[in-house]
Amino acid sequence: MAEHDMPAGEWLDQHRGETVVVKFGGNAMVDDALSRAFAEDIVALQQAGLRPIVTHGGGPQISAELVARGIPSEFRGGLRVTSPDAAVVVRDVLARLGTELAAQLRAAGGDAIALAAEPPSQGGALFAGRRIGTVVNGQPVDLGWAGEATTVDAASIAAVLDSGRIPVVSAIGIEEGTGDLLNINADSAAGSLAVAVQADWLLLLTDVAGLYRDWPNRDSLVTTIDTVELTGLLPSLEAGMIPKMTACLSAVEGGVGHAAIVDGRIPHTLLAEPFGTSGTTVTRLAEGTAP
Ligand SMILES: Nc1ncnc2c1ncn2[C@@H]1O[C@H](COP(=O)(O)OP(=O)(O)O)[C@@H](O)[C@H]1O
Ligand SMILES: CC(=O)N[C@@H](CCC(=O)OP(=O)(O)O)C(=O)O
Repeated sequence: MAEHDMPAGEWLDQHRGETVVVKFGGNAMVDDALSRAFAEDIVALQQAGLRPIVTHGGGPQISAELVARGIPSEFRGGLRVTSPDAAVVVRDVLARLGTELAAQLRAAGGDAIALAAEPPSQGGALFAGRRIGTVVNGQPVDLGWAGEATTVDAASIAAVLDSGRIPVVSAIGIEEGTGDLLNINADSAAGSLAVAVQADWLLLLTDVAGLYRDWPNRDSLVTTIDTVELTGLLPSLEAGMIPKMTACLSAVEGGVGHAAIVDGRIPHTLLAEPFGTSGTTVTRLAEGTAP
């Protein structure tokens, strides 16, 4: 039987024990009903025997707080140019959102725990990383204290999973060498985390139906794309889709079973089987297959 023809429940049953990294985007998080449905779905996945790890963003909430505190910031190439003052705001807003999300998961019946920059068990950072720049229109751009993860404390996350709890991970990092706060894009952090735990699935929930090849042409939605084609398409992508698709690409190349962008505006989208049905799935090109 094809995977999509299976009766509801049977598909999930066949995927018991699999680790699913789910990233909840800041844009989808602003809707209470969607947040509640998201929490219910995560708990349902755990009850079905899967191992969900929740990561979250908070871009709109961070922007609002920066404006309120009069701290300037802008996005370049989909990433926030981050001053040390802005990084403190990023840490505080993400910590608040992670705590709220964990509370929402507990209200839905799950035993969730929010993990912030420094898990007390380790006295260290969940994400250690380095600062990165980007290139916009051929010009190098300094992003300040925006960065990427170089190491992820997968052991702390696995310990939470093994204890039957749901880890809720905020994407704040610590810069290697200096110990400075590092603002890691949440999609990028989710991808690094998925590789570190060798997840079976990386699901990035967002506020759009998936990747559009020719954005904003609504007829250009992509349902599946392989890593070779995606590598070719990446330089033409804009804004938030750049870190999202880069994360999917490096996850699949790094050994994650499946990566998908999922339409987080659809209530209970996470229970649509197989995962990724309502969005764009990135597939690994089989070895020896011509592009
Ligand atoms: N090619 C594209 N396909 C889909 N969305 C795109 C594309 N290019 C830019 N976007 C924009 O990216 C947004 C999603 O990224 P982002 O705002 O960072 O979301 P999130 O908060 O979920 O991480 C979409 O709402 C859309 O406006
Ligand atoms: C470097 C960088 O851009 N960091 C992001 C972190 C939050 C995030 O990624 O949130 P979303 O998933 O809601 O976009 C930021 O400062 O907005």
